[in-house]
Amino acid sequence: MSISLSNISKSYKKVKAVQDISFDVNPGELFGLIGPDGAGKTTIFRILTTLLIADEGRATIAGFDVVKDYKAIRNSVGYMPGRFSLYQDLTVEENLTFFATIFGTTIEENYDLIEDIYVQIEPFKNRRAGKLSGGMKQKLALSCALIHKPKVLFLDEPTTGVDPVSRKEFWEMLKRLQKKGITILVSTPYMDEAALCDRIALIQGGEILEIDTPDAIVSEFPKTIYNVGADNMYKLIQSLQQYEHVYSVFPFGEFVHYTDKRDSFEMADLQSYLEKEGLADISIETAKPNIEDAFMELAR
Ligand SMILES: Nc1ncnc2c1ncn2[C@@H]1O[C@H](COP(=O)(O)OP(=O)(O)OP(=O)(O)O)[C@@H](O)[C@H]1O
Repeated sequence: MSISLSNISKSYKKVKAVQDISFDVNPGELFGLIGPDGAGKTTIFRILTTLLIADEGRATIAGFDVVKDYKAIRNSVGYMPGRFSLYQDLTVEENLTFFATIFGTTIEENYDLIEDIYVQIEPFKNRRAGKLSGGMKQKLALSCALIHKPKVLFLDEPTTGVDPVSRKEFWEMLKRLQKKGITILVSTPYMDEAALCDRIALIQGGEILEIDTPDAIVSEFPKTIYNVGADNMYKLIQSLQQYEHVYSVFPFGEFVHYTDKRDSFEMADLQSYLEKEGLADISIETAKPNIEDAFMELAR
């Protein structure tokens, strides 16, 4: 099933949450909405899941209009909201039974779709959802969003607040669901997860900066990136920002991603400048750009 948005805008009083957004998700695609907090991702999800009406524009799921045909859409989509999707006072099993019941189905009927995920939390089926770890809550919420066998899955920041191992497992699960023919729209503020999607839309301040495959977005990065390291990170960032030829400086793990304004950049020039600034253990080497670099460049 495909998803299509054309010229969607939505404001909350004076706040323009999304502005003139258009994109299509192909049937069976794993599509990512990538952007920082407040970019407008949740607003887009709420419009597509028929919980919020856009001020302008049109959106369809498998050809069904999100306003006119909301009933048809609600039966065929699964939605895992960022927060508060579970009933904290109900047990694991009660939550799942509840979601199955409201869609007129049973856990047994669609168990094959959730089995991979649910077996991991089944030993805790009598535990209240409020007492689960972040990773377990996430698995239960995903099971609840899948229990009526949706054709399209909407996942709003499913890995926020989840440990790295569970995050990795979660993305492996998404790939398996995709192989079963489910179209997936997922949002994340984590740029490393963007690379796992078929295509991504980079979004900021309610506007789309770019839509393409992760590889294409990275390959369009216009500059050479240097990984710069030194003994004092704080001082290194300050010094790089003050360098007369600086184009951009972003901290990246234990290094700083630096780009230079000049075409004829000499590492030795930068090295001697940083030495004069009193830094030691300086290292400068070229690095491959990643989605985060591309995002920062497009957001400039
Ligand atoms: N009910 C509301 N009333 C007023 N402003 C709102 C409301 N909901 C969202 N906003 C504002 O609209 C903008 C977009 O919010 P939205 O929740 O869609 O972004 P997001 O990318 O999902 O970010 P987050 O991860 O922080 O939820 C933000 O500036 C937010 O403060």
